[in-house]
Amino acid sequence: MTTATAHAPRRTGVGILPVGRVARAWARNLTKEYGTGATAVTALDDVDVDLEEGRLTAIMGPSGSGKSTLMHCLAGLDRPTSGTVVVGDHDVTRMRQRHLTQLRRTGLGFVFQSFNLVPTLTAEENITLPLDIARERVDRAWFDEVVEAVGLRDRLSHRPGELSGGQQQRVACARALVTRPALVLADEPTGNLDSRSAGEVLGFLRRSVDELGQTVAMVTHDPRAASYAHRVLFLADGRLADVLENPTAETVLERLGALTAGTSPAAVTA
Ligand SMILES: Nc1ncnc2c1ncn2[C@@H]1O[C@H](COP(=O)(O)OP(=O)(O)OP(=O)(O)O)[C@@H](O)[C@H]1O
Repeated sequence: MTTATAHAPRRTGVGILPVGRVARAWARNLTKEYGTGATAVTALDDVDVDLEEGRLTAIMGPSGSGKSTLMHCLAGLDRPTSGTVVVGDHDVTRMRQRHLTQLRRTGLGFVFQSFNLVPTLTAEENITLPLDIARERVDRAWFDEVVEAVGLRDRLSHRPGELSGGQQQRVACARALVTRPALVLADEPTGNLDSRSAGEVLGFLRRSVDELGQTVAMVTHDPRAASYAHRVLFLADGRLADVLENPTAETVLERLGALTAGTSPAAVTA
């Protein structure tokens, strides 16, 4: 089976990985316009990005810069106006609805700000829910590995109401990983958490990459959260404005400051 990068046109844009590094998901010439005529909004404007395999990528940028739109296009929840999105071996932009639904069930994992757990199910039942819906068998060895990494072994029989916010979000992370998806998409995963719980969740997301080999993309406004990533993509006005490797909270803050002051490198599309 060919890998995603084998299809991707190799260009030199700032969001595109150098030769030798493999993308698990990628977008090329991604443009999304909402509305028409005088009220039209270009939410994404010719964006090229690679999400590196087995790495945690943070996506940052000012409000309205296109972060959610990029996540929605990657998940096939939004159809781009033009351009291509590939996740694993699937061309999301050309998939039929039925296959997209299937991909979202088992090929993608989602973590949201608001946890989105089913209150009547135990932690274990919430974690295995994507497999139950897809009528797939639970791989007990993988389940155990994920539960161990997320530190929830002694909480599996608890319902969400009996868990702290941080524990609930760790259940949501385990649920996102249980199908071994090609890509985990996390949208402000620590937005509702105190800093200690946020640290636990981010530590787990990073471990899921380093120890379990997952590929994770995370939208965040928080430079400290972004510092857990291997690579940060900065969007501004719907364009990919900058990329930072091996970020620290300080270097992320600097780049964000430069972006809002309009002194960042010019938006790069190729
Ligand atoms: N369904 C929609 N209809 C019209 N315009 C939209 C729609 N969704 C997003 N937009 C516009 O597209 C642009 C990008 O929005 P998007 O939500 O992707 O930004 P964001 O970076 O995620 O913002 P935030 O950090 O505030 O969540 C904004 O100008 C927004 O108003």
